[in-house]
Amino acid sequence: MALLEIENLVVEFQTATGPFRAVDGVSLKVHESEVPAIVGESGSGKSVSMLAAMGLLPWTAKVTADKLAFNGRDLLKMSAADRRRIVGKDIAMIFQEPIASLNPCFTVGFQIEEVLRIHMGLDRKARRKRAIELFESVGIPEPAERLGHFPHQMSGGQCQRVMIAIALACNPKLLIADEPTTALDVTIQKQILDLLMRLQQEYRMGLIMITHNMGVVAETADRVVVQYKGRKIEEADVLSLFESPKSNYTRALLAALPENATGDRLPTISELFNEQQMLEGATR
Ligand SMILES: Nc1ncnc2c1ncn2[C@@H]1O[C@H](COP(=O)(O)OP(=O)(O)OP(=O)(O)O)[C@@H](O)[C@H]1O
Repeated sequence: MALLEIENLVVEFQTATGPFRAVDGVSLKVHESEVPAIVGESGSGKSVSMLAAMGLLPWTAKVTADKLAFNGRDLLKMSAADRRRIVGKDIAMIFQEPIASLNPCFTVGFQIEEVLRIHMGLDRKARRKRAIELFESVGIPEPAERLGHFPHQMSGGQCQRVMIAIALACNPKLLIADEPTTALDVTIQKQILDLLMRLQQEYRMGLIMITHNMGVVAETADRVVVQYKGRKIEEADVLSLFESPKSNYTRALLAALPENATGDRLPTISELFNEQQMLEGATR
């Protein structure tokens, strides 16, 4: 059975100028231990589709789907309380801006222990012990001391490690990483990606990598879903996608990689194909 099953997901926002369709018929299946990547340029609906699956969109979003299930359980039909039991425990998410994702008013220790209290029901002593173990497993030095620090006392890379530790606190079956390295400097990016991949194998988690960076895709994912303007236009295993992309849009994304540069400057996606041509070869 698939961990996450999404069929024909549509998300529409009510805006001042009328409804805006941010996700238009996206389908995705993720099994245990799989690492699919969702790629596409900014605004292609990558984050919104995953936030919809988590039930984390604001009330202005209208979410419909033929199927939206986790471990065979229908997420759309279950009560909000049941869904909260799954989200944050069996499905966890980490975001692009680690410092902004943490609450500046509480120590990082308090924030990880809250998750352990609410979802795992651990007492104070057990919470502290588990928090130290989790900080150790994500490579935070002097973990016991670090628990007393506030987010602003830590670097961006360390805050992302804290976010990862919080996400792992309840042994999730599925982790959604939304551009987890974009806000970090290059040397730290590689460390965080290596950490995520090590933990994915250790915990045998499904890991959805949301990214616009094809380099991150090549290093982490086994399968790729390409999104353009809210639509899935191609899905393939990583090698096939890099070797023989089907849609013009995927070709344009790959042509924009620095290592594929042939002239003095890289082409922009819209220079290569117009909007109609972009969808040629697209499969849904
Ligand atoms: N609350 C909202 N109200 C209205 N429109 C929204 C809302 N949230 C997102 N959108 C719009 O939905 C579209 C998809 O956004 P989304 O954040 O999923 O893109 P993305 O592919 O993840 O891009 P990025 O890589 O920049 O995060 C965008 O046009 C965005 O402006």
